[in-house]
Parts: sequence; C-alpha cells; structure tokens
Amino acid sequence: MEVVIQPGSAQIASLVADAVERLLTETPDAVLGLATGSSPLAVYDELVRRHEAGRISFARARAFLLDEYVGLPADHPERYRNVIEKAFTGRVDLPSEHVQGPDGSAQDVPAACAAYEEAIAAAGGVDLQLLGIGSDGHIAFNEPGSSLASRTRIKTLTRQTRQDNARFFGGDVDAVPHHCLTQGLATIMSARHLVLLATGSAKAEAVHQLVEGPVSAMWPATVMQHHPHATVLLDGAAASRLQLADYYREVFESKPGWQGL
Ligand SMILES: N[C@@H]1[C@@H](O)[C@H](O)[C@@H](COP(=O)(O)O)O[C@@H]1O
Repeated sequence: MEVVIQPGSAQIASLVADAVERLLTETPDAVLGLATGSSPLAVYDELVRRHEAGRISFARARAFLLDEYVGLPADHPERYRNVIEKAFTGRVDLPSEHVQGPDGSAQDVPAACAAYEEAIAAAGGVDLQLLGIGSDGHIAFNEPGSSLASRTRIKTLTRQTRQDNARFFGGDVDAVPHHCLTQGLATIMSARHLVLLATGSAKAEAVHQLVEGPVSAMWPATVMQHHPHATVLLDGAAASRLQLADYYREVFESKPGWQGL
C-alpha cells in the first residue's frame, strides 16, 4: 500500500487527476469506479478543468458507482446517481448511458445486485476505483462486520454513518435511508487500482487502522492491505495518527517521477 501525505485537497486532487489522465491517455475506453461523498469532489473539479482545457476526454470511458441508497425517489437530489451526475459525469463528455450504479429502487434486490456484478464483469472490471472512507472505516457502504469476501448486496447503515451523512439531508438523521445497495469488499478488491482519499482529523483513526491496523472486518477498509496496487492519499490531519508518517513522506519524496501513483 502506498501512502501519500500532501498539504491539502488541491495537491491530492492534482495527483489523482494525473493518474486518471494517464489511464485515459493509454486506454480511452477505461472503466472508472466513482465514489460519492465529499472526499473526491476536488478530484472531480480538477478532472472537469482538464476536460475543459482539452486534456482529457471521457467519451469512450465507462463508470460504475460504488453504492446507492435504497428507496429514494428517482429525482431525489441525494440519490447517488444524481449526486455523481451533478458533481462530475454531467460536467464532462462521459455519456450518461456509460454510467451505472446499483438500482436502489429495484423490487428484486438480489437480482439487481447480481445484475450489477455482471455488468461490471462484462465491462472488463474497473481499472481505477476512487474511494473515500467513513469515520467507522467503511468503504463504499461496507459497514463494520462486512464480510471481506462480500459482493454487491443490501446493507443496513450504522447510526454513525447516518449521522455523518445527515448533513446532506438538511441535518435530519431521520431523513437518511436505513438501507443501501453497495459493492462488496471483494467487488472493490477486483478493481485493478484502488485510490482512496481522506482529509481531516475525523478520518485519522480510520486511516490509522486502514494503513497500520490488523486486517479485520471491524475496520472494513483494512482489506485493502491485501490489494497489490492500492494508493492512499491523505492530508496532514487525516495522517496525524500514523506511526510511520515520516517514512511514508520519505518514500514518496524519493519516488521516481516516471512511476506515477
Ligand atoms: N457511501 C459513502 C462512501 O463511499 C464515502 O466514502 C463516505 C465518506 O464520505 P465523505 O467523503 O463525505 O467523508 O461516505 C459515504 O458513506
């Protein structure tokens, strides 16, 4: 796992956009894994800037979302399909029919989850998966206790996650759905490159566990320690509990430029 500590979101966004630009230059029909939440927003803004400057085209790319709330109406602004369109995909030349997410309004939930797994596999798998991390260590919506071998399925959100996300629902925790459909940990682990972003001290303990803790379903993100190509980008606050922070800084500073993330 590569740990990259940067001064702030702007520097992190630039490095991640470099990785996406490089991928799309080499493979214009690459498959992107998109995350919602506030962590990737600076990355999306930077990708939009580069698209507007004529540096990146998403016209042939495809994208899959990590997760979706269950039961929100199709036009609800917090439905992740709508959130990602507003934050990113609707601002670039990525055709909307190339963007898929789990179907949170499906009547047959197991069938919808299986269909989503099949769609990702049929696209050849995800090349680069963006990830945030919950303060309880979840990735996508894989809450503590999630099977490390899990695939796309329905999950019940923890009180903590619903409280964390209440800010997107006018501060009303009761307005946050109890259920979601989420890619499983094994689904996420099938992506070829995992890129996790975390900023702020609220993430410091989860980041410490992710990078330096034992692999455990209690901190689901720790499964990433088993991934052969995982990059974790942090600001100083999110990195503040890392025991080997100085070493990670030294490794990144002495990294050959051609290597990229
Ligand atoms: N399902 C999303 C996750 O994919 C995201 O990583 C997490 C952190 O969000 P934020 O980046 O806003 O802190 O929030 C939600 O729970």
